[in-house]
Amino acid sequence: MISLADLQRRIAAGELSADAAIAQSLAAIGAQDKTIGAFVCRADSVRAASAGPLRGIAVGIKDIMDTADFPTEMGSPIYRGHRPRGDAAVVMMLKQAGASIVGKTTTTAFASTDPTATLNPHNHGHTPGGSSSGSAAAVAAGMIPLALGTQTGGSVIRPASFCGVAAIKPSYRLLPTVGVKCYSWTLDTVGLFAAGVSDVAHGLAAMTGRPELLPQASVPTPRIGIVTQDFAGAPEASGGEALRIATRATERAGATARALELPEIVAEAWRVHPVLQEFEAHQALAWEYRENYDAMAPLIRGRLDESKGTLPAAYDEALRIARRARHALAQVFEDVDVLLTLSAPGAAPKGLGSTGDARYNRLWTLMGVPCVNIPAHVADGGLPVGVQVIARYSADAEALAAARFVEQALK
Ligand SMILES: NC(=O)CC(=O)O
Repeated sequence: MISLADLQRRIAAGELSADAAIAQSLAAIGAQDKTIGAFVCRADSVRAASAGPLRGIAVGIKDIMDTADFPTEMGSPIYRGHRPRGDAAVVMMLKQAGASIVGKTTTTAFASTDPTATLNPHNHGHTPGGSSSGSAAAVAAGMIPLALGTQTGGSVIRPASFCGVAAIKPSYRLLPTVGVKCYSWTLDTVGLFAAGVSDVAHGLAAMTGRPELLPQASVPTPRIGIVTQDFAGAPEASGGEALRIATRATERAGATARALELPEIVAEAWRVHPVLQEFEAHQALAWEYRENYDAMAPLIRGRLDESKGTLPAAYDEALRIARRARHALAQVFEDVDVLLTLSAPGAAPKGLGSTGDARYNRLWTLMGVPCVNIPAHVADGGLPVGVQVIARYSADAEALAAARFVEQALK
C-alpha cells in the first residue's frame, strides 16, 4: 500500500516530485483497476498542486460526493451522467490542502447495501465490503494513498476491516456533508481510508487544518475498555479472534484492558438505529423512491418498502433514546480513555452478494463518536479482519493516538 505520510516526507525532502507521486498512482490504477474495479471513472492525467500539505497525494472520492470535474452517479442509473456544477465541501477541503482528485470510487446505490462489482484485493472471490467499496479497495490495492467514504451504518469501518486498511469515521460533523448525497442527516458521516493510522491522521489533519490530529512523537498508553457488543449477536470465529489478538497485544504493550459492559440505554440505541435511519431515508430519497421506483436497486428499494410505515412518533422516540444513550456513553469514558471492539462480524463474506453486516458499527455511527479501524488478524484465504478503537465524542486526536498504540502493539 502507499503511505500518505511517507509520500509527504519524500516530497518535502525533494526525493520525489509531487507530479511523480501522482503519476505513480495513475500507473497503479491503470495496472490494477481492470481487475479490482474500484473506480467508476478516473482521470488519465492530473497535474499536482504546487503547494499544500497534500500536494502530490492522489485521492479517490466516493461517488455520492459532488465533483465538478467528474460525473457523480450515486451508484445508480437514475444519476447516470449527472454532472454537479461544483465540488462537495470535503472535496474542496482536499483541493485547498493541495490534493489531486484522480477519480470517483464505487459506491453501493445511494450508499445503501446493493453490492458493487468491486473485488476484495486480498481475495478476488470476496467482497471488499460497502458502501464505500471502491475507496477501501483502491487503498488496499496500493492504487492511491487516500480515499474518502461515508458511514451511515458501517460503511467506512467495515470495508476497511475487510480490506485490511486503516480508516477513521470521525466525530459527527467534524467533516461537512455539504454536497454529499444524503441517506440520513442524523447519521451520515464522511470518513477517510489510508494505509496506516498515521496516514489517516496526516490526511485528516491536512483536510481540516487541525494540527492537533497529527501523530505526536510519543504514543500515550491508553486505558482500554473491551466491548463485545453482545446485544448485536455473537461474532464469527475470525472476528472474535481479531479482538482477542488485539486485546492481548495491547496488554503486552503495557495498556490496561478490561472488559466493559455498556449501559442498557446504549444497547437500546443500537436497536433503534434502523428506525431512525430509514425514517430519514424516506425523506432524503423521496424523489428517487417515488419518481424512479423501478430504477432503484433491489435491496435499497426493498428496505424502503419495508420501512414505509414508520411513524413520526417512533422516529421521535428513537431520537430521544439516542440522546439519552449519548449521555450515558459519555460517562463510560470517565473510566477508560478508549473502547476496543469488533469492526465486523468476521472476514469479508464470500462472493459479491452482500457487503456484510453493520451490526458492530451502527451504534457508534448513531453515537457520533470517532472510530478508527486497525487491521488485527488474517483469516483463512488471506482475508484481513480489523478491530476498532472508539473515543468519546470530539476526541478524534485521542482516538487516533490510541489506534496508533494498538497498531504498534500488533506489529
Ligand atoms: N452507508 C452505510 O453505512 C451502510 C452499510 O453499513 O452498509
